Amino acid sequence: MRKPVIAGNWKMYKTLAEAKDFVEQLKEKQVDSNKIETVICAPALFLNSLVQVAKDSFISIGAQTMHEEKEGAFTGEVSGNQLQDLGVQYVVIGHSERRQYFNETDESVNKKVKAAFENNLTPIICVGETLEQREQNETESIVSTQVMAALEGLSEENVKNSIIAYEPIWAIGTGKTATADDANDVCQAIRETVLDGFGEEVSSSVRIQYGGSVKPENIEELLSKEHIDGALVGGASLQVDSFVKLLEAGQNA
Ligand SMILES: O=C(CO)COP(=O)(O)O
Repeated sequence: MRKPVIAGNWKMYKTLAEAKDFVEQLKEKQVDSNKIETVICAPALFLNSLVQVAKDSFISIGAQTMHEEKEGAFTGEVSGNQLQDLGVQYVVIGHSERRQYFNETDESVNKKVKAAFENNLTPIICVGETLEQREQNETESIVSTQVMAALEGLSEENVKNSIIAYEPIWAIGTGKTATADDANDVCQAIRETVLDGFGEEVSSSVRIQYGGSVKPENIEELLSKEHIDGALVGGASLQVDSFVKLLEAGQNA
């Protein structure tokens, strides 16, 4: 049985005071960490404070990206070593916005995933197709290629402990969601890709999230599908009320 994981990706939203207030409020809610894993991926600036606020609660803190090197002359970057040192536990890698605006490639994603594991961080590896690619019926081949590239050279144990987020680019922040069946089909294709590369035990353990306009109204149906083990959520993770509704749906899935 795979435990669902709901991760909020706050992107470049909130001030520090708002971020702390959110986590203070969230931690008072009744959420059973045996049934659901809860992650907040916040701007790097807030991570130190949020780790403190979330201490001894069901909430884990994640970063939204990291550099693959441990240290060095990389102005403006943050390393996995630095994240681990703060008590950060997860890191989003290869989000489509990073691929689109910050030149991340399948190759750099692979390096970052390896660096994440070297620093005891759980990577949330993002893959997904553009609308054009979907219209050309290329979704499964694009996504499988991204998955294999991201996982290349990883041990079975590390692949098992990875989280893969399927986020169709056309569904991000647009209000358009893939139908639950379509999302499930692509998540199944991802699991089959992992099966081919790493075998049955790994593929049945790895968790695969859906992301792209997830909200309280559609989460239950998405999570009812066999291959969808959680959600990576932008807009609906910014308000405590809507985020809690997602967690409740996850607990009951
Ligand atoms: O990019 C996303 C999460 O990483 C999805 O964002 P939205 O939930 O706002 O569509």
